[in-house]
Amino acid sequence: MKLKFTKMHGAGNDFVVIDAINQQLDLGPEQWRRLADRRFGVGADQILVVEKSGEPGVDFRYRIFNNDGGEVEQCGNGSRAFVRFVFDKGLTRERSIRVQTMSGVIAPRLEADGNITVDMGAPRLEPAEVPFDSSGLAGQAQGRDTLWPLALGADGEVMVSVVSMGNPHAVQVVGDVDTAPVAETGPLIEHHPRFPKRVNAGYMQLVDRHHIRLRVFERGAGETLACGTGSCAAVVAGIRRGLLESPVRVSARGGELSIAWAGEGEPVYLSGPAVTVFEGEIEI
Ligand SMILES: N[C@@H](CCC[C@H](N)C(=O)O)C(=O)O
Repeated sequence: MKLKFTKMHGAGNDFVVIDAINQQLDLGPEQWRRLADRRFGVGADQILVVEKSGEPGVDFRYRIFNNDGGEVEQCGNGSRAFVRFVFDKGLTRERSIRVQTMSGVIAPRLEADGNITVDMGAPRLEPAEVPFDSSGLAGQAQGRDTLWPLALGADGEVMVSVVSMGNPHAVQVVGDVDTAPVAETGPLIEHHPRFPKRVNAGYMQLVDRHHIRLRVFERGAGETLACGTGSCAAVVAGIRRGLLESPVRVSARGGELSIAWAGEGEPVYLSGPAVTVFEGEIEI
């Protein structure tokens, strides 16, 4: 079958976006993988699928597939691309929409300056909600957060905060993101047995109380140039640890994001760009 798609990115985190309202889709993990493959397909960190929502008061349903073909709960940068896509394609005239994801409803808003702000919902902070198996571990309190030791075999031990933004994150503070061992320890953290659903591994460098530099080794995609939910998780962890104050500028390798969080029980707001790169059609 021939499939129409749009290639987009948000701060360098790149997507293939597919309108499943106006074309029929019946694809499996092998086809998602091929679409996302940078040599045999279009190439993307994630595939985003736009569907109608069946829920009252919710405009669309948003499905997310990682580069490895696995379906996942949430994608922050993708949610900005999503609202840009549905607005530009005339699928809605609303600049503020409500979108059903696997992990709940998010509310993105297209601003007058073209930037997009997304209400990502409140973070979930109990280890079991991430999910993270903390049984038998001695956590170390820092501010309102708990740091958990993760044994990485020959690569030693790292202390991480665990946060769910609908999807799982393990965040550590490093002295310098440029020299952080992301390629070496990222896969070990992603597949660590204490995370039964695997995890996105964040490495954050504190610049000042309102600015961090961040790299994320994403579950199912490897290191990406930016991660929206990873940015939310890092800022939530930093604020809870008493290291950061809202709002926080996040410098990723692919661009800048901004995160605001008023604290426990409150939603996290993610702002940043979403850009269309090209349109195409592929035999799949
Ligand atoms: N790039 C994303 C996150 C995509 C999903 C993630 N790899 C996972 O498996 O949870 C973002 O911008 O949030």
